[in-house]
Amino acid sequence: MPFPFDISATDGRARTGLLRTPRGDIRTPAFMPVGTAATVKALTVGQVEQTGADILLGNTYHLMLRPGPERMERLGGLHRFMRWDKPILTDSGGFQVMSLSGISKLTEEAVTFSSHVDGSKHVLTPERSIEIQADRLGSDIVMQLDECVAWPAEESRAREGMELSARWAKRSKAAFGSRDAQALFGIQQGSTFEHLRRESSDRLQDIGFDGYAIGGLAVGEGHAAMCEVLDYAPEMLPADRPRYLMGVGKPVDLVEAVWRGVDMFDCVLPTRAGRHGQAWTWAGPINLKNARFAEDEEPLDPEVPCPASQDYSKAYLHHLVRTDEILGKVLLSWHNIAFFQALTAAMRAAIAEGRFEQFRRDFHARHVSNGR
Ligand SMILES: CC1(C)O[C@H]2[C@@H](O1)[C@@]1(COC(C)(C)O1)O[C@@H]2CNc1nc2cc3nc(N)[nH]c(=O)c3cc2[nH]1
Repeated sequence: MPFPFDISATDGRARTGLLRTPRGDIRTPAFMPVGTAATVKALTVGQVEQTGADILLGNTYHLMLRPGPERMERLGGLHRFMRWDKPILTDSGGFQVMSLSGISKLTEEAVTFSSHVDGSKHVLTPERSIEIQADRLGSDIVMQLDECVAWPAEESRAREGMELSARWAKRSKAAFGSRDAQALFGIQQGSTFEHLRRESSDRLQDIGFDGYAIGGLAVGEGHAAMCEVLDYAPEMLPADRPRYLMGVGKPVDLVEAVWRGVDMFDCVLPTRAGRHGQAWTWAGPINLKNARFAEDEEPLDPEVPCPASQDYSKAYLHHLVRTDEILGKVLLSWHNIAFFQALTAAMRAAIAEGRFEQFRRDFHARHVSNGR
């Protein structure tokens, strides 16, 4: 029985709802902070919970290398290991292998690769990825193993990757079997070719999944090209199941994707950029390293409910960034995750009240064109 997904309101193509899981409800549109190696970098799970996040993302690739699947199981699984008792979605590993590990080989059977940590050899099959995610890590939402084709792709190459991913979707579903307390999502591929994405969506629906991800994007194609794909890709997927856009993105990416029917997101940007001094605010992105903040005693963003934005001045944050202090990384990561949660909460309210079009216009006027 798939997790109930109750859509409480729609506004144009945008939806807001609740994905109900045994470990807790996920309010959608939802942003999942990335907890790659069993930690959302620089934050405690208590701080992450304070931001309003309902679900975290973990990575099979990193966790299978360290601490390893069998050790993680002996330690009680990922939730217990990191003391996060709410839902966790895990990515299946293929994308990270291709983007992070040095040597890798892709065949019909598996992806084999050398660890970027110590060069040790590893094999990931659809079956092994499901076993790691569902049985060793104990993930609530499991992703199929797929192939994310690099952008730009020739149509023939995009077709190959889409068809392999569809065959691996079938193997992933067979390995997952039927489970009540966990969900399995399929991943749509097809690069920037509409007919390939249509074929991918049809093949995934024939197999049947609890949710559907849009893969193959946020791989360098840029905002405009991504939106062109999102003009058709989300609505090729079942309207009554969650739609998850993988690896996205900047605040404006989230607004434009929600406008086109996407429900779930994840991205390293809030924490990664936060560690480098970049903060997102309702008035646009700023970098605290900039000299203009050296004596700016105003808070970062009074509308974002978190200590970094409320209790400190921009001058202090500027100082912490300039001196590369750990506290600067903590406060800006905390602020950025809190901002992404405030953004998704504002979008949920706007959709529920039927004013998302106005919200989108105001956001562009205030956040995008301003771009301080
Ligand atoms: C390589 C690394 C760490 O992953 C992040 C980050 O850099 C970076 C570099 O530029 C930004 C955009 C900021 O994000 O791109 C990655 C985020 N984009 C993305 N994540 C994805 C994950 C995926 N997982 C699966 N299973 N299948 C996919 O098709 C897939 C596609 C994806 N696209």
